[in-house]
Amino acid sequence: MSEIENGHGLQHRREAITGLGDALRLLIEQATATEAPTAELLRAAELIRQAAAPLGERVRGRFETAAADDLLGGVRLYNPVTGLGSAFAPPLEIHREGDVAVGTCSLGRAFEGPPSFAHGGVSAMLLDQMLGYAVTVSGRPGMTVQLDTGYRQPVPLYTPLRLTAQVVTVENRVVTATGTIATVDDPGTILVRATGKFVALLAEQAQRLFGPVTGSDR
Ligand SMILES: CCCCCCCCCCCC(=O)SCCNC(=O)CCNC(=O)[C@H](O)C(C)(C)COP(=O)(O)OP(=O)(O)OC[C@H]1O[C@@H](n2cnc3c(N)ncnc32)[C@H](O)[C@@H]1OP(=O)(O)O
Repeated sequence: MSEIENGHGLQHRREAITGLGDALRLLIEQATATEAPTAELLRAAELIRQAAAPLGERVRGRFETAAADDLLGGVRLYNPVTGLGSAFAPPLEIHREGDVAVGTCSLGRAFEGPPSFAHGGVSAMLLDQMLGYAVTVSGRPGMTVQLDTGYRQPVPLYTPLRLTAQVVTVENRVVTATGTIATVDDPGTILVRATGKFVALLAEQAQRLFGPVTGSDR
């Protein structure tokens, strides 16, 4: 029996994954912001390699989902935007307020583009996730086929951000959603706006793209 086949084991593993994610995010932040002596950088690199080695002893393949994930239940611990186990994720926390999805996060040094501000691609990534969430919870999940972002003002690092998203139109298989990024302190000043189109997959498309993951091709 695997170590997470009972509910307690699963919860314990998810907490451990979150703890590892927290540690990795701290590492990335410190490693990006550091001005420590060069000898410390060399020492840290060796320690990190030592820590990584046992994690690499048992890994999943490209088409295998993480044992602690629940794909259909929406639990994706390594999602690069929201995943609590992801080293890259800010992580963005998203909840619903009526028909609007509301997200909060703060971006550290690793997300820097222009000095002291977020990289434009990071803003687009956050908004893709926000729009995708709004589209999914509206009951018509799909994949992004188009994402247009308008950058009005730079997004500051180390500042609590407030993101929003909502579905605006549904035409056949195409769902259009819009979203924004602002700061928590000044939610009325929109820094970035996005409009995205999402397409619901045909059964044949879902099978072609995700059959190897869901096992429906076996
Ligand atoms: C709580 C849990 C939260 C969970 C929250 C989860 C959030 C996840 C957020 C991340 C989402 C992503 O990043 S997804 C990853 C990035 N996206 C992708 O990799 C998608 C790559 N694209 C594709 O594989 C393909 O385009 C497909 C399979 C999606 C669609 O195939 P297709 O051949 O292009 O489209 P087809 O079926 O012919 O057409 C379907 C309809 O879409 C329209 N259409 C197709 N492309 C476009 C386009 N660029 N712009 C406008 N419209 C388009 C067509 O006109 C048609 O309209 P009509 O004639 O029907 O009117």
